[in-house]
Amino acid sequence: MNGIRTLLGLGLLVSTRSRSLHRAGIPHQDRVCLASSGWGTVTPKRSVSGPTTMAGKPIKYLGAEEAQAIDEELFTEYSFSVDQLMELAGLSCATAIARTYSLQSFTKKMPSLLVVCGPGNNGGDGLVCARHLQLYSCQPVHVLCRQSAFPLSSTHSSGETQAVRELLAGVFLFLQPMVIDEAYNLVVDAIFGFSFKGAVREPFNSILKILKEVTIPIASVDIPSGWDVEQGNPDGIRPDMLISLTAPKKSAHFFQGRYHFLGGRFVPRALEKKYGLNLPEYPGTDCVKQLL
Ligand SMILES: NC(=O)C1=CN([C@@H]2O[C@H](COP(=O)(O)OP(=O)(O)OC[C@H]3O[C@@H](n4cnc5c(N)ncnc54)[C@H](OP(=O)(O)O)[C@@H]3O)[C@@H](O)[C@H]2O)[C@@H](O)CC1
Ligand SMILES: [K+]
Repeated sequence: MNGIRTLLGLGLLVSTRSRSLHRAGIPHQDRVCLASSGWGTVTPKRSVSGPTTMAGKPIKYLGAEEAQAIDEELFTEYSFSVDQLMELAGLSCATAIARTYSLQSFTKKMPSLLVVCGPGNNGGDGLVCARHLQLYSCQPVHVLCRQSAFPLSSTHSSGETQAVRELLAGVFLFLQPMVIDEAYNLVVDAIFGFSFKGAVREPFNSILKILKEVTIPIASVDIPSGWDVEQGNPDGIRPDMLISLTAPKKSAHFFQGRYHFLGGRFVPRALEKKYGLNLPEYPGTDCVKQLL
C-alpha cells in the first residue's frame, strides 16, 4: 500500500503540474486516462441469441454504425444534450455496480475503486459513474483520466465530488497489476465505447495491457475497451461486468463475465420501434435491467 500511496501522491503532483501545462496549451493527446480487468477468457461465442424480452423477442444487438446513428438521432431528433445522456448513463453504471458488488463489504478501503476514463463520451460516463459511486459511500474513488482537456471532466467531477482525482497515464504506467490488485477492489473501465476502431494507440495500449493482468473485477461501460464494437477481442481485457447502454452492442455476444446489465433508460418508444431494439422492460422505476 505504501507503494500505491507514493505513486498516487506522485500522480497528484504530476496532475497539478499538468493542469498548468494544459493552461499553457499542451495538446490533450499528451495527457491521459485509463482502466480494466481479468476474469475468464474471452472466447467466441458464448451466445448467439442473447437475452429476450418478456414477449420472447430477442433484444437487438447493435453494430457500430447503428449505435452511432441512434446516438445522433437522440441529439438531433429528440434534442437530448450530451450532459443529459451522460448523466443517465453514468448513473446506470454506478447503480449496476453498487447493486452487484456489495460496496460496504469491500475490504480495501483506501483507496477503494479505480475508474479509468478515456477521451470520448465513454470516459464522460465513467466520470459521472465515479461521482455517483462516491455518493453511494464508496470513498475514495480514484479517477484516471486524460488531463482535464476533456471539457466534460470539470463538469462531471465537480461539486461535492472533488475527491475524484486525476492522474496522468504516465503515472499509471508505473503501476504493476499486482499493485492495482492490492490497492483497489474494482476497476471501472470507461476508456472506449462504440466509436473505438482499429488498433489501440498509445498510451491506451499500454494501459490496457496492464489491465489485462489485473485480477480484481473490471466493470466495463458499454463495451470492454479495446474490443471491436462488433467482433470483440479474444486477446483483450476480460471484464466481470458489462453495462450496455441504450442497447447491447454485437460484441456483447462475446462477453464471458458474470454480470450483464442494460442501462440508459432514456430511449424514446418511437426510436426503439424505428430501430427494432426490442428492449426489455425495466423493473419498476429502475434505471438498470440485469440481462445476465
Ligand atoms: N445513446 C448513446 O449513444 C449514448 C452514448 N453514450 C456513451 O458514449 C459512448 C460513445 O462515445 P464517443 O462517440 O465519444 O466515443 P468513445 O468510444 O467514447 O471514444 C472515442 C475516442 O476514442 C478515440 N479512439 C478511437 N479509436 C481509438 C484507438 N484505436 N486508439 C486510441 N484511441 C481511439 C477517439 O479518438 P479519434 O480516433 O477520434 O482521434 C475518440 O477520442 C458510448 O459508448 C457510451 O458510453 C452515453 O454517454 C449516453 C448515450
Ligand atoms: K468501456
